Amino acid sequence: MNRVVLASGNAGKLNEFSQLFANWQIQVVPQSEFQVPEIEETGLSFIENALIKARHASRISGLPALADDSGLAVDALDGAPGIYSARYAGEDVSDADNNHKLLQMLADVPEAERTASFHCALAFVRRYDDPIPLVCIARWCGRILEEPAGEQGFGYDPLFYVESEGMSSAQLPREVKNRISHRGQAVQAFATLWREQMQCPGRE
Ligand SMILES: O=c1nc[nH]c2c1ncn2[C@H]1C[C@H](O)[C@@H](COP(=O)(O)OP(=O)(O)OP(=O)(O)O)O1
Ligand SMILES: [Mg+2]
Repeated sequence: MNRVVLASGNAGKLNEFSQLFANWQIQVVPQSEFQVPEIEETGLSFIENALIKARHASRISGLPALADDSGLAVDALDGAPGIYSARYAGEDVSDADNNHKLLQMLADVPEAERTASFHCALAFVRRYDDPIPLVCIARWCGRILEEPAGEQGFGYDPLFYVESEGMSSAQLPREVKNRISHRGQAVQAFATLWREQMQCPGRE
């Protein structure tokens, strides 16, 4: 089976991707299996950072690579923490630290103004210098709760209220989150591009 390296060190993402790619004809292998070290995310957008991570993992592993750059954009904070979501409370902080900072920043913001969205950029490269990467983006709208709820998922999930389901992202069964989330939607878009690519003669 064709192997693709998954350019992420985030256990929560890896967990979701293992379910999202379960029925694919490719084997998605975490970058840790190739000793790919973390690379600095110097881009100005989710797309740029996803490409940086995918190219880096492909260069080190010698395999095609898929990367996810994602984060939470809060309207009342002009889109923060955005691409800086993982380092919102500082370098090498926990999800709990970031959630705590987010609640502090929104302390005086009423419910109706706590709208936010998760964004996900997926980038796939066949080689580190692939000039025709596949890139998909998706968005998931919600609202920031006043206190955490739920135990599932990772990151900001306990603070992200999903109107359509009437609960936080951390209270959703995994398969429901994977069907409707920013990451789930980006993988669905990627599946369409992938199928189209498969129909072009000469492309793997
Ligand atoms: O479904 C999600 N549910 C909750 N939180 C989420 C989600 N998706 C992204 N997030 C948050 C986590 C982290 O604070 C940031 C991603 O940052 P991002 O740089 O893409 O990932 P990361 O540094 O954790 O791992 P890596 O770069 O190795 O993939 O957004
Ligand atoms: Mg990161």
